[in-house]
Amino acid sequence: MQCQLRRFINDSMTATTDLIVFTDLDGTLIDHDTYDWSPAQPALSALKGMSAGVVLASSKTAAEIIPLRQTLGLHQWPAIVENGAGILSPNGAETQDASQYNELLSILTKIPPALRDLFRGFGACSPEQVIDMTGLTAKAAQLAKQRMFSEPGLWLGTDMQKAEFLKILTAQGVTAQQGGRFLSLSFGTNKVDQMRRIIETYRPKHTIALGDAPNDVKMLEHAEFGVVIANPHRSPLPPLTGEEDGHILRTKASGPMGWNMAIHDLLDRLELH
Ligand SMILES: O=C(O)[C@@H](COP(=O)(O)O)O[C@H]1O[C@H](CO)[C@@H](O)[C@H](O)[C@H]1O
Repeated sequence: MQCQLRRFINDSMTATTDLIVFTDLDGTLIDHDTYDWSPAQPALSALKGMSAGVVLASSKTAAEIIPLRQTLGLHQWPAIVENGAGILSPNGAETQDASQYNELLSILTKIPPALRDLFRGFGACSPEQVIDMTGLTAKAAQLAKQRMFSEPGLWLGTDMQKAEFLKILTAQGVTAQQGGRFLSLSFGTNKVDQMRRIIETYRPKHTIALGDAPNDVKMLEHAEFGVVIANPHRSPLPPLTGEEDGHILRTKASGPMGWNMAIHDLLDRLELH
């Protein structure tokens, strides 16, 4: 991890930018159901034209984000993986160490089966089951299973049973975060931890963050402008800190369409067009 961080800092020494956009993926830059991002292309091109940074920040794995970052032409920027547990350096495709993931799975095996069986995690699922739960292609599901730090899964029990499950996990240093679809277990990391580190390194004049789910909230609150992207598949996020002072915006359109409109709106406001 140390070596990875040093490499990230060295690689980013040369890049300077007035604006960095931190963006969640599923339900935000990428459509919740179809995983299509093309409606956001005009705004992505506008950001590229002004050399703004775009940092992908997701609960997705490094294996998933590396090809996506390349396809989007964003490989010159770092990316935040597995809810902030890992970071990909600019242009990097680091092999990350899976020891934290293995430890997490081992903690899960020690939970009483009556509770443990109510959590359907990716690790215990066949590739076919992951495809069913996510709607990903077979290839994409295989990349989503290559986890190093965190375990997403569906909670199948009641809220009370979930509280009991999480209490046992908390005692072992494991925390849970809700993404657009899944409850993700990890050793306490959040996207905002890596966001702070990236801001310290690049020192942009402006920052924008976009997201749709509870695992994005801290990142949205930390940005100069946080954009809550509408997601009709889930209940809206409650009022965020700073919402009353206008630094949090909410889109009407969902996914990449909302993303596109919000970025154009903010580039106008910041007079960065
Ligand atoms: O946690 C979730 O609900 C989703 C979406 O995460 P983000 O909104 O991109 O942080 O991430 C999980 O499911 C995805 C497929 O729907 C997988 O691609 C991810 O690996 C997994 O973490």
